[in-house]
Amino acid sequence: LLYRPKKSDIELSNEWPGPYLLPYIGRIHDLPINYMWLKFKEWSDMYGPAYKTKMLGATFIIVSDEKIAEELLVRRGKIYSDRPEIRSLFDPKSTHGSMEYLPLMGKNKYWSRQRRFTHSYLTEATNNQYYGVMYFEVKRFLYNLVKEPDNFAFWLEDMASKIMCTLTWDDHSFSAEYTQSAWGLLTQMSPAGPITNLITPLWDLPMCINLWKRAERKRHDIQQAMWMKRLLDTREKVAKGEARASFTKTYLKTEKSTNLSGDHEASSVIGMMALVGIFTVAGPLYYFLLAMVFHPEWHEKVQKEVDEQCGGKLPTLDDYAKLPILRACILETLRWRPNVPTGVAHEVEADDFYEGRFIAKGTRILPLDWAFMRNPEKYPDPDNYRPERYLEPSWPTYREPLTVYPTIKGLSSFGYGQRQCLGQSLTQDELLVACGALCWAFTMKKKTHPVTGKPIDIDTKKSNSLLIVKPDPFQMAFEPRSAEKRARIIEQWEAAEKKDLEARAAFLAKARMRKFDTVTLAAEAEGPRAGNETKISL
Ligand code: HEM
Repeated sequence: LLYRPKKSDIELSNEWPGPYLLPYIGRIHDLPINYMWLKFKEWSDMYGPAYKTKMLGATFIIVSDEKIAEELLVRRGKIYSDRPEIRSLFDPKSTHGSMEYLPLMGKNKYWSRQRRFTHSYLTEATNNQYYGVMYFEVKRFLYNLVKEPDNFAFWLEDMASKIMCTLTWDDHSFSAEYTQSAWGLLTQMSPAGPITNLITPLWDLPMCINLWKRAERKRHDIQQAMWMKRLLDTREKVAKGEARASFTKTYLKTEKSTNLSGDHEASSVIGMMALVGIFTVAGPLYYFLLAMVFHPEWHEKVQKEVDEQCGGKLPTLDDYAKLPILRACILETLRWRPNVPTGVAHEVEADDFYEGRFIAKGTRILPLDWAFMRNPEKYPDPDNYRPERYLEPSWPTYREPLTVYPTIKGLSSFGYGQRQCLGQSLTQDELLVACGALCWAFTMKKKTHPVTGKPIDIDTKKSNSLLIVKPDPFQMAFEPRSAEKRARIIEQWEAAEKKDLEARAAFLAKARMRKFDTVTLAAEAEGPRAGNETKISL
């Protein structure tokens, strides 16, 4: 913590603007739990691009100007990269060595080694195009949409979950359960989750009357047991030579040379890697569906681009450079309906000053993504879906070459500095493959009411208010673009599934053969023993 505020800054010291604050409770009484980001934005329109507010003793600086966020969270990152304590989790910052939730950890040694670990595993996966897992799961997704379109929300989340479960454990059979587990943690850590995150003193009630703590103990223990079981099962498979490639297998093969402290930490960091990749990607996918339904002109443009550029096939990551319209529509989806609209808070580790205003150690800096995305100078006509802002030189966000831009990487939604999101490439790649495939396969539109014959309306502004948001349940239609397309969706999934099953069976047979050979060779080397025939159990 060598950072020192400039003397001139200290001398200029004056008060922060912000809403009137009541003693202790600050401004909790009129901050709505739902759509909290809208209230924060309303205040930023009144009090300016950086203002102070308080909630039950915690001080917040709400930042709605990207330049200020960069100055504090990037350039002064050395003292602005800690995390606030989330009340309704046990040791969320890992101050006491729990080592469980990387994104929530304080700036300590566990965070530092787990961040490096996660970064290296995700980069390796990106460099290997996720070992084909995304292509495989996207084919299943399209197939499920043909067979059971009304259940699209489940299929969408399940695709995101299956991709992460396969990458992590080479086992997608428990993807639905894992989605639930991710939802449990997301709810628990969100201000709109348990009341103990807002009325924090309730968390300290004695255990015998503390329903919240007891519920969290149960949730926590189930999740931990699940992570541990995955690790132990994979270890057993590795020992038998029966584990195919996965993050967990890679870890187990190298565990002696890592600086993780053992099974508890390893199973947690690996489990979290899988968990954070579900709702973060599912959110923008939902909103992409809505964007296409409400903007058929862009839907058609993407369909045309995919048809022309991908030779009639499903888009792959190799097609990236040829698909600027698809990328513009994805990026604009993230801007139009940001899925972490409040942003993620950083906590300040030492007293500081910004433009003469004092920032005390322990202050939480909230980079309000909703406000960044509604900045009319950077994003003219901010409330509307306008992908052309990345494709036409007259817009401030236009950037060349179009083989590289638009890209979602570096978007303010991914946070700042030392805590910046580690899943940017994975998100970009999964959205490109999945959104491209959806446009290749379907015309997406509003559903028609079976009785009135009128289109069923959707309110795209309605969502939950958790830290990572998704739209409220809605109905829509997925119409295969032709009978031929429909047949291809079915064929390509059936072929992919057959190939996968065969590959798994062949791998297992080979593994067992290897084991057979090893045991036979060992037995032969020892020579026959009287009364003891070599028994090999397969
Ligand atoms: C649209 C998709 C996503 C968005 C908007 C998003 C957003 C964020 C944000 C705002 C943060 C906190 C940054 C900060 O504190 O400044 C974060 C952290 C993180 N994200 Fe993402 N994320 C997304 C997808 C993913 C995916 C797919 C993964 C991995 C599979 C991932 C892994 C992480 C990790 C590990 C951290 C913790 C970094 C740390 O605390 O050092 N994210 N993300």
